Amino acid sequence: MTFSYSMKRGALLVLNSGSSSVKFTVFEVDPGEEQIMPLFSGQLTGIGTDAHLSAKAATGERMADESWAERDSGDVPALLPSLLAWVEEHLPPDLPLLAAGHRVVHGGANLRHPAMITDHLLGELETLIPLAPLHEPQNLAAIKVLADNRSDLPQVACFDTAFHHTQPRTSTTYAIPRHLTDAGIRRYGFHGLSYEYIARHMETHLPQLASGRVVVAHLGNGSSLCALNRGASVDTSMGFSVLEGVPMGTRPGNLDPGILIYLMRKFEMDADALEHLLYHQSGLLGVSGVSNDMRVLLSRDDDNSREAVDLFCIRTAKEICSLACSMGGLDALVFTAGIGEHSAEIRARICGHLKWIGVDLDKDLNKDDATRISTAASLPVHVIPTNEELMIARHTVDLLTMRNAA
Ligand SMILES: Nc1ncnc2c1ncn2[C@@H]1O[C@H](COP(=O)(O)OP(=O)(O)O)[C@@H](O)[C@H]1O
Ligand SMILES: CC(=O)OP(=O)(O)O
Ligand SMILES: [Mg+2]
Repeated sequence: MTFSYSMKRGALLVLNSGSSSVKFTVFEVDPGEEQIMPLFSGQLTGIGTDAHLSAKAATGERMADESWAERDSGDVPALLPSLLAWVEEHLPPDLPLLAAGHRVVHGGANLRHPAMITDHLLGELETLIPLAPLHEPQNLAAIKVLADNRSDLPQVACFDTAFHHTQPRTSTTYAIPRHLTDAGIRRYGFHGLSYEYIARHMETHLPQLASGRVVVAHLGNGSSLCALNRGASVDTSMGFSVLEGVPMGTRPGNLDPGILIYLMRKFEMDADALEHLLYHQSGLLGVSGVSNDMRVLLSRDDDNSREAVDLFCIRTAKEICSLACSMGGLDALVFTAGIGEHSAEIRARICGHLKWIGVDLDKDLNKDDATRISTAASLPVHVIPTNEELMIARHTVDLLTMRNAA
């Protein structure tokens, strides 16, 4: 995969590939004008069961809401060529596809910045698959399909781990023998593109927050929290893998590691069985026995669903306090991602556990589309919608234009 490249006005495809879904956004980019504008976005969901494409223009107009079940032979690589063709069919005629940017969940210990995809880089990323078995194979599969179908297209990998490389060793080190730490068993942290977007957003729009100590709660299907001191990551709740931290849709968050030894001995669970339990059967789904979707759990009044939500809220509140400790205090709290942006009730319940540190939500402000949701006397609490795709687009353009200038 080699290319010679000159960045001009055109379209940029950003892909965020998960195990059963591929989210995408297409941007118009004009490096000369320093302009990156979303054109349309969408997602392929239900891959492997009942694939479905939905997409809408940046103006809000629906572009697709259709079953792709007949094209679905079970995985991301089988569907991506069709998605690429669909994207190209829907580009304005004067905007050719120029490049692709990808969210790659794990960049390991060495990849501290976005990087051009090369065969060498792909080889390095393949060694990280065991560290992120839920995400990394799908991220790499998407890159390979694009390389096979459009070898002329430059591709950039943006890593969820990269933003956390500013952390001190006390945040990244587990209390295990040093030779294991040296072998890469350390805390990496994830959702870095989301935290980076929030940090940049605060710099521009909320400079007072940006210069302080902020905990950002990225609460989605995968959830983590990050301690941002003057815009740099100093600690985060996810560690070696995307399993550590708070309970998530189907992942448990922190567990006593003794449980794993017990499960292996008592229930003869092997690595595959443990992986399935921890990535797919735990978290909100495991506790409720009903769903991994917070909306579903909030609409029910059975004891197990209630307990799943209670556990999510108290564990998230405890994590906020723990991250505040890593910064020696807290100046503001920010909620983002699916649950953080859209569930006023979960925000209220998490903040209800934080009254003793001076958090006081304003009921009238804590609504959908809210920005600051706390009372004037409270420690400031904000909702900032994240935009990982825009962060990837900015990195991709930066990298391609820098390369071009070199
Ligand atoms: N209005 C809402 N109330 C409660 N939870 C919501 C709401 N809207 C979305 N969610 C939650 O957000 C999750 C998706 O968040 P998102 O950040 O898009 O996740 P991911 O990127 O990990 O797929 C859903 O699984 C659902 O639990
Ligand atoms: C890192 C991670 O958990 O990602 P996602 O929220 O997309 O599952
Ligand atoms: Mg996400």
